Amino acid sequence: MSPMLTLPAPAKLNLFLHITGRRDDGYHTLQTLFQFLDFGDSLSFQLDSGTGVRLSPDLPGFDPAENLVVKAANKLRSYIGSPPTGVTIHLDKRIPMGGGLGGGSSDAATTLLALNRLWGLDLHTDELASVGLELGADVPVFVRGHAAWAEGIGEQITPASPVEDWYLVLIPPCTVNTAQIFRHERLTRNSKPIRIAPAFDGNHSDYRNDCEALVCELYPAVEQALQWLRSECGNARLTGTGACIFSRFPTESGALAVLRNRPSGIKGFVAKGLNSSPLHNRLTELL
Ligand SMILES: C[C@](O)(CO)[C@H](O)COP(=O)(O)OP(=O)(O)OC[C@H]1O[C@@H](n2ccc(N)nc2=O)[C@H](O)[C@@H]1O
Ligand SMILES: Nc1ncnc2c1ncn2[C@@H]1O[C@H](COP(=O)(O)OP(=O)(O)OP(=O)(O)O)[C@@H](O)[C@H]1O
Repeated sequence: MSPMLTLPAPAKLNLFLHITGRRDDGYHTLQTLFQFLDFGDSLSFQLDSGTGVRLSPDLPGFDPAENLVVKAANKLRSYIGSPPTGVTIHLDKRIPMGGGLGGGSSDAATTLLALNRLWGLDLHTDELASVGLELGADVPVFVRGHAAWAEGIGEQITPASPVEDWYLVLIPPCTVNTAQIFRHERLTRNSKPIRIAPAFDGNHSDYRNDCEALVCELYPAVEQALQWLRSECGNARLTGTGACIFSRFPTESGALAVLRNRPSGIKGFVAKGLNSSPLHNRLTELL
């Protein structure tokens, strides 16, 4: 048996998200600032003598073939032509699905980097990012592993260093379908492009999430949670297309105090913002 490699797949926040247009292929141009969280999934990889990709456990109500972990492994197998071995993958899922925290995209990126290492492929990060982009707009930022400004459809990435504050993340009891939000006629798509400033961290009322108004209209649970969080601490924002919302704090204890006070029926957690991905830190330690 080959040794098992266990790696993190961190969640992300969109500290803001402006939608600046829509391309002919339906994808939207946007400007966003990504930061990782010290909270996420964990994946274990073990090479085996077979040829296929096996994933456990099954996610309830979800077709395993549609899991981005399996899709990422298969995409890499076809990219390199002849996979050297089979692989068995265990996914410890903690990031809520459909929450705007990028869990599926992060799982896919961790899979690409793990198999690049285990199969001894030595593919460059640029190559892995372009393989990842075919799986989802958010995958490249997880492959590159640094907090970043993203433009284009999310694939044009510039490293950024926002303040590594603490975040309270609330998980309203609903899941939001990203494609439904992007295709909705009432989504606003006309934010004026802003200039990237290296020191900027999105912590300003001029910056917002353009999906927020529509998501609140379609998902009252998100609107209620946002209203509550704003009444408690002023700042609160949607991440991605939701459903999760977050608020930033200079200290962990400040965030935990608000978490303890949350309305019943809403889950949540407190995590630190990270500009360097724990996945990349772990891979460097293992070198
Ligand atoms: C909103 C963000 O979460 C911001 O981080 C991402 O841009 C969404 O990334 P994602 O979940 O990886 O999304 P994808 O799986 O690539 O796309 C899901 C669906 O969202 C729409 N979509 C996504 C990204 C984008 N820039 N424009 C779009 O219109 C497309 O209809 C697509 O079919
Ligand atoms: N391993 C996985 N973990 C989570 N979702 C997955 C996974 N594999 C496939 N998916 C599918 O991908 C969709 C998007 O997953 P992901 O967690 O990346 O997005 P999200 O949390 O909605 O964030 P965003 O709004 O930023 O796209 C899920 O709703 C689910 O249908």
